[in-house]
Amino acid sequence: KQVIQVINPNTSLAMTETIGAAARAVAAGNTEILAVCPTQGVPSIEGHFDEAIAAIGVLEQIKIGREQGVCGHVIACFGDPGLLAAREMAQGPVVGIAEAAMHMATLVATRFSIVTTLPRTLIIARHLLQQYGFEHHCAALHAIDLPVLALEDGSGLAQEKVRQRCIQSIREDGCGAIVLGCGGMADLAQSLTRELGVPVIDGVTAAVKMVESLVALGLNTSKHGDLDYPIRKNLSGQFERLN
Ligand SMILES: NC(=O)NC1=NC(=O)NC1=O
Repeated sequence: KQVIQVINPNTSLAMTETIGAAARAVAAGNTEILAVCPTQGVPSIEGHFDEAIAAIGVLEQIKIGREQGVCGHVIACFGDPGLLAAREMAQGPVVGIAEAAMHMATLVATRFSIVTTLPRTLIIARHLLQQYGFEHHCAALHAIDLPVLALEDGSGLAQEKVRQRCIQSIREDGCGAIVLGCGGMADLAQSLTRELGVPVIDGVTAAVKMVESLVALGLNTSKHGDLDYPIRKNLSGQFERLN
């Protein structure tokens, strides 16, 4: 069996469960999913400050996963926090859920819209579109204006807001697909795709399949150049465990 480590960068166990279940639902027979989250950090990631904090937890989990011999890693937050730093630390492939969902969307539609949580996180998605080269593929970005953890409150309100936003987006944006902009939405993609008749793509499941593909092709993170292992230094204080 090969093990893929799926990291929820926030510290919410409920969301880690949601993410792990979605990953397991699509994992290949020979793939085991190890769903983890940082032991300390931020309960939800809703801005630049949260992302900076979460990135340290991501790096700690990458180190642990590597020591446990996982074949690859998924960063299961739509900001892909710590992605390039994680790639320096990792031997296996590291795929963020935003880049995974965006790549998949471009393979099934010429333009996609993004539906995410709080309006203030829209700029993070915009930055990623630029960084990954998908600006011209994105028709529109929308936020349901609910906090990330509203997806885990059991009321179903956030899920219904996502559904309504997807319907409106398909009607108005001229997009052929929708990208769900939060790890906590991972369990909505398949039912929304069926109901709306349009590809609604979740990054957790997309990233799991992309890591499986990279591993099957023998493609580990390149250690030639800027993603080589970090320069060895004496990390101090709370960062000692990253040595
Ligand atoms: N745009 C987002 O909702 N990003 C996220 N914050 C989290 O805590 N998990 C996400 O996927």
